[in-house]
Amino acid sequence: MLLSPQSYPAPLLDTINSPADIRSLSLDELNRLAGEIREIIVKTVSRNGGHLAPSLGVVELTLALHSVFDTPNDKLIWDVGHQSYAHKIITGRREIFSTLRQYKGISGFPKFKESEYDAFETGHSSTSISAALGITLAKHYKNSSNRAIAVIGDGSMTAGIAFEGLNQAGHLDKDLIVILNDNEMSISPNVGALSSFLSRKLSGKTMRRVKDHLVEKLQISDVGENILNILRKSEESFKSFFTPGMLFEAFKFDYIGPIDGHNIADLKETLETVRDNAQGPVLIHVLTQKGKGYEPAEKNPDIFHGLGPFDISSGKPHKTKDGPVTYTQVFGDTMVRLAEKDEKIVAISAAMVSGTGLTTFAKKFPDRLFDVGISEQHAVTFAAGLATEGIKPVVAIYSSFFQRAVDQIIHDICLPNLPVTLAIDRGGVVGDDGPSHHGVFDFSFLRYIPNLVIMAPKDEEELRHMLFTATQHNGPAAVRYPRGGGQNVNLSKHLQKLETGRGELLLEGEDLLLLPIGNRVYPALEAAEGLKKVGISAAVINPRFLKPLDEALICSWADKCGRVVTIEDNARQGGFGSAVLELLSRKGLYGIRTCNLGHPDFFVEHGPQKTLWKNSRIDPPSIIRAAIKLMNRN
Ligand SMILES: Cc1ncc(C[n+]2csc(CCOP(=O)(O)OP(=O)(O)O)c2C)c(N)n1
Ligand SMILES: CC(=O)[C@@H](O)[C@H](O)COP(=O)(O)O
Ligand SMILES: [Mg+2]
Repeated sequence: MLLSPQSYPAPLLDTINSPADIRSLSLDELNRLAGEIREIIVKTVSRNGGHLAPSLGVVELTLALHSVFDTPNDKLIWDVGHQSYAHKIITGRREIFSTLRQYKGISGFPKFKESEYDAFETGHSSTSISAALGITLAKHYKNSSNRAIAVIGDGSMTAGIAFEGLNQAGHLDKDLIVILNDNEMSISPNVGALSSFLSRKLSGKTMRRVKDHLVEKLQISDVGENILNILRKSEESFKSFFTPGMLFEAFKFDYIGPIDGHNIADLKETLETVRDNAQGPVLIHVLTQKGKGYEPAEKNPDIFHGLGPFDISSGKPHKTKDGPVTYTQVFGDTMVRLAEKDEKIVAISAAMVSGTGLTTFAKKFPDRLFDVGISEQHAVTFAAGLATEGIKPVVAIYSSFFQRAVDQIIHDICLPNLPVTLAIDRGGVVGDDGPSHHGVFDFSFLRYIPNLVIMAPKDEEELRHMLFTATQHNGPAAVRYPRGGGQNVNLSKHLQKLETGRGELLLEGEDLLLLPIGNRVYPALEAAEGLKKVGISAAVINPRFLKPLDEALICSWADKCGRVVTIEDNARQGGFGSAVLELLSRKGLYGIRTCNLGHPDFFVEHGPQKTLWKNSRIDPPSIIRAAIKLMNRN
């Protein structure tokens, strides 16, 4: 259902149908427009949830970019895309902005199908420079003078792929424009050497060491003597010698900045100068404030990075019914408990400490928590290195972001058979973030890797045992669990080591075997109840392990019942269902009728998880329907 557009009074914005309309506005009008846009963003996100602080931080930048450049002919690429709300509002989506992140409404990220102004689809970070470079090259071949502009945050700049893009861009020397939107924040405060370099916080000690070194080197030539004289003037002038510009100039970019990202006049002037004069790649360093213009978000940009509905006047989240504890929380609590008992356990996060539930762990064990920035590939190989020295790393990353690190999982962890635990959060559909963030491919891309043990808990209690089991396992092990609340089950006092490759029979039955995995186990039990009412007796097995499968248990019950329905919150292709089909075929159980339920072979859109489970026919009524159909098939 498409929500009806909701209008908020915005007299100036009402006159804007496309970016062409803002190009003739005065500075004063542009500033007023920024205020109206901010109000709409705050009101809409307060109702729908979304990425508030990132979008509030770039309102002026968005207006300046669309004023100066000839969009959509010039291509604007928003890295991650979570900050693109102002862009959406002024590129023809003001009327439907109220449907932001709603089922069948507009996406929270740039989408080709939504607008010709969305020049590249994003969601996962740090792709903008590579994409903009590709577009720049293509324009060059077509003899077009249009430009590509990548807008990338300081957090996203920490990923390797961003530097791979810079590296090639510097070499190709084409007219690429990169805007570095520096708010000193990733989701949490940005981390790593790059972030200190950007904010020029070179410590006094480092400064002195480098200075001494340079003084020694520079004394050997006349040119050096001149530079040395300048450096000698004061510590301050020495400091200014080391600007973030040096880094980008080493990549053969012209560096401009830093400039105030909330001053539209300065922004426009700089962008116009670059547009009209620059040759070769240019990086414009823009300083912005995350959450700008809405006090609660300015004060707590991490909380307002991405959030659910909230009350505008207090900034407090709307009260929801007390739900079950989330899998993420249970993971975080269990990590603390495991770390208390075993000092070899360390946790690794790729810029998602709070999202993965590791905040308490970070407070209790600051030396054993490594936030490596947005660098999933590095996170995995870093863990492999630790493991070679007897440390027990647990790498906690969302399923969809693990996609970045498949080679590292294969080559650096599984091939050498290293004891690293992969904590795969957000497995299955995640809801409102949509297709870029759904974790529906991990069973498929992990299952074929030798040595890797893969578990998926039916509830939050089983998650604890699986995590314990994984950290005890002498080889690589993955535990995959979903976004959101658990099953509200009691949590036992003791953690249990599960037998590798052993599933559990939850329900005996005669007609049909329901084989769900992970978060589909309880829906399958519910379906079994429903089937009972229509006279069908279904057995239910919780396999616990996707790899190794409990072959004996599955085969004996499949054989007994003669019919099997597999159910997973994963793509149907290559996942758990495929594993079961391969097993039955390998064991010569050719006569068994099967049906595999999972996500179909297209990208599942955004929407509430329940709706998406229903659409993909992995909810209890759909399982019942599939079972009845299988029963009636000859
Ligand atoms: C590959 C990948 N890893 C993690 C994320 C989760 N994520 C989304 S935004 C974000 C922080 C980005 O920081 P920055 O680029 O500085 O943008 P800001 O939110 O500060 O505007 C992170 C870690 C992601 N989208 N993609
Ligand atoms: C934009 C992005 O990638 C993250 O901010 C993501 O939206 C977080 O998702 P969760 O809400 O599931 O933590
Ligand atoms: Mg940032």
